[in-house]
Amino acid sequence: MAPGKRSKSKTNQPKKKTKTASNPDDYETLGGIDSWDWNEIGSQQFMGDESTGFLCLEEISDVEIDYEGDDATGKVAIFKRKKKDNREKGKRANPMAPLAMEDMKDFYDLDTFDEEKAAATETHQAAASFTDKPAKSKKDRSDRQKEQQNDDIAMDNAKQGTDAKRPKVEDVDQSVDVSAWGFVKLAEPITHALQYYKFTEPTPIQAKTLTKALEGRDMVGVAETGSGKTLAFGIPMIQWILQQEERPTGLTGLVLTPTRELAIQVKDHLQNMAMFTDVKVTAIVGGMSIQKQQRVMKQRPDIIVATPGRYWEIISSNQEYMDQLKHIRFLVLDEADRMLEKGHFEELKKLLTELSNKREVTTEWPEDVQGDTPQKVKQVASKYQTLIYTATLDKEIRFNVKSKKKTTAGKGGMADLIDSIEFQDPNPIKIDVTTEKKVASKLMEAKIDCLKTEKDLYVYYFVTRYPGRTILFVNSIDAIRRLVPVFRLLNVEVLGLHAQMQQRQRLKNLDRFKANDKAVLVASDVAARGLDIPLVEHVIHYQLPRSGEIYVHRSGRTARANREGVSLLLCSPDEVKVYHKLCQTLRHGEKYPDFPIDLSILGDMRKRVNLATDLDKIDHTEDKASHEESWLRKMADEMDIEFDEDLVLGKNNKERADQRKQANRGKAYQLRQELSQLLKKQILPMGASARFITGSAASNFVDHMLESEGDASTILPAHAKTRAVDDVKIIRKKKKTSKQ
Ligand SMILES: Nc1ncnc2c1ncn2[C@@H]1O[C@H](COP(=O)(O)OP(=O)(O)OP(=O)(O)O)[C@@H](O)[C@H]1O
Repeated sequence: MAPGKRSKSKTNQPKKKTKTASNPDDYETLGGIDSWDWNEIGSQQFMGDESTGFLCLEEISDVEIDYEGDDATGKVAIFKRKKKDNREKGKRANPMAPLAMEDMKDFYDLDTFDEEKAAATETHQAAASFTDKPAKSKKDRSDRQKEQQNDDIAMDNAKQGTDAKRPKVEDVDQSVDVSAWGFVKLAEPITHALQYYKFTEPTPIQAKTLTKALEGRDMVGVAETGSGKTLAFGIPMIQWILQQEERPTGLTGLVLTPTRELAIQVKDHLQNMAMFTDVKVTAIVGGMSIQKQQRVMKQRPDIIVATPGRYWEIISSNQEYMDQLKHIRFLVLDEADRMLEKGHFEELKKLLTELSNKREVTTEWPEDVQGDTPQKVKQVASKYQTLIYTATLDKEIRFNVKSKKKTTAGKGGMADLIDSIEFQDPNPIKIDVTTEKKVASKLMEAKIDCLKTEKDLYVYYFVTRYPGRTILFVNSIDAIRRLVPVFRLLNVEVLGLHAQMQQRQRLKNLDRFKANDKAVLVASDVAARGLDIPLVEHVIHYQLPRSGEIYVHRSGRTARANREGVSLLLCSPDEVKVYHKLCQTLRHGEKYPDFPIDLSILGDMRKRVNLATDLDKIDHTEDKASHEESWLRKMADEMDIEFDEDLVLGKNNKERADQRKQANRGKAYQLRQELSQLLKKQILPMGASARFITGSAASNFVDHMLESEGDASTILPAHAKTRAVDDVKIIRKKKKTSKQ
């Protein structure tokens, strides 16, 4: 394992050199340290940095060491422990273990997201997430152990608890008017769920597709991000199950999604809609234990939401699961265009081919054979429906600047996908409710032209000036690894999310992001599709997206469900070509308006950002060096050889390294002090001082200063608390009037 990327750290090393003259029979000999009975300490909160990381601590007590041999022949350490009948068995940490379904559940309770509760716990959660420290004292440790035990009990009870928490029909506020759904005759339990979630009217894609989908037609639905596509295919599936005279017992619906997070989210939405029914919805995704998922499969869910890869892996080795395919009444492809991307398409095609084979066989199923006599059985899914949903079907916006290839062209393109799908309908209905704009109607878009090296500064400016839940999209994982610590040094409440992170950490960070309305999530495009995080106010494209399609999906994380939101492009000179391409494909060549920047405070912000960047560079160099050294030390320790610094590092090198370390420590200390002093100060526009407001600088900010007097939490006391969305509206208006 590479230094610095260890997933766990063993601490509380056994006390070295404890010569014991006691009876050897009182002791048990311990083997290699990896077989010891380590105990995990600390709760799951104790997770280090976002991108790599330190996930848990383990300790072991009562270990003693005897040495065999002497200095002349070489010593061998023998680890032993006093025998004890009542010693509690250690509970080893297993940070690499796949997550159980119950673990995932709590992180995706999107629709029941309680803003008040989140606000109340926000301070607590934010404090825990941004300043997590290892337990220091014994008391801390035992508290944490207790906490952990409680967590385990809670986890064991989770399934039961979920059922107990499940709302009952009596909890539904019957006065909620859902008559706008009257154009389709929905089953009562679905109507109750709509009332419960106060979905008083259908969204346009739901209104346009539901009637036809409920009639059994095949459908390709295209609608902007966040427009309610999940229920557009979810309601017809649930309704069909409820309407059957004889309750179907096989797998009725298979929903395929390109990412794990999306699968779990879709499963949650469907479960919510089916909450007053006995319809079972489950998710099958990578990153969770196969055994657990096989158990789930055995419970015969009515609807499975899955990523194609994991689903194929599970069913392809099991004839029974393969045979479930023949019952499928609904096949749904959500975010269909994303399935065309590398890695998804082949598995999807295998699945579609198998589905097609299964449908051809209509009789004599292996599991229906009774004794030796094959029985003819009715084919349950004599009619089946295919529903395809996407936010971006338009070929033009799928440009890829680098390859200059249209992803739709040739093998693996949308045409190929559509060809592979066996629509039963000779004319599947295509309903496209996207507007010319291709993005949500209440999305306010703008851009900032800046140098590549100034992007951190502008992000800092934006998130300080407009605190609010923000996703910062970047094009590389390295950028996330750099930006998270830099912004953390600037006291920004920042989290990372990318595909190389452990699934557990990914979910944890998403959960923290949802619970903190000022958090900034620095994410790769793993978060661009489908994720329905409530109340994201801003999306910033730190680097321009590589295609119009990605822009649409990234921006679609805000301005969801008819809310407002801002999408801001940070455009550096080397990205101008991509920028023009975006304008052409998404805006008929029209430029994005320039986001208004208050230049008078940029200087102060630049100082902070530069200090944080320099400090991070030093921290990074030192971390790397010390990880390497401690890794060598550990190796030496495990091989029971003495770690000779002079020999391993070289005498001169070692001296130089020590001097460098010393100098860096001094410099880091100085920078840290300087930064912390600056961060304590409020930022005033140039020309104003905290003591004297000069005539030239005194505009209406005097009022704002008076308003915010005494509020030390306000970093920008001279600025009105405007929303970014309103500031973009103003410049758009100005732009329009200047054109007239
Ligand atoms: N009829 C409705 N009324 C109010 N809110 C709704 C309605 N239908 C869905 N929603 C809510 O709107 C949000 C977005 O829905 P959904 O995730 O289905 O969008 P989507 O079109 O699939 O988006 P994306 O393309 O980004 O995946 C969800 O929080 C959902 O609960």
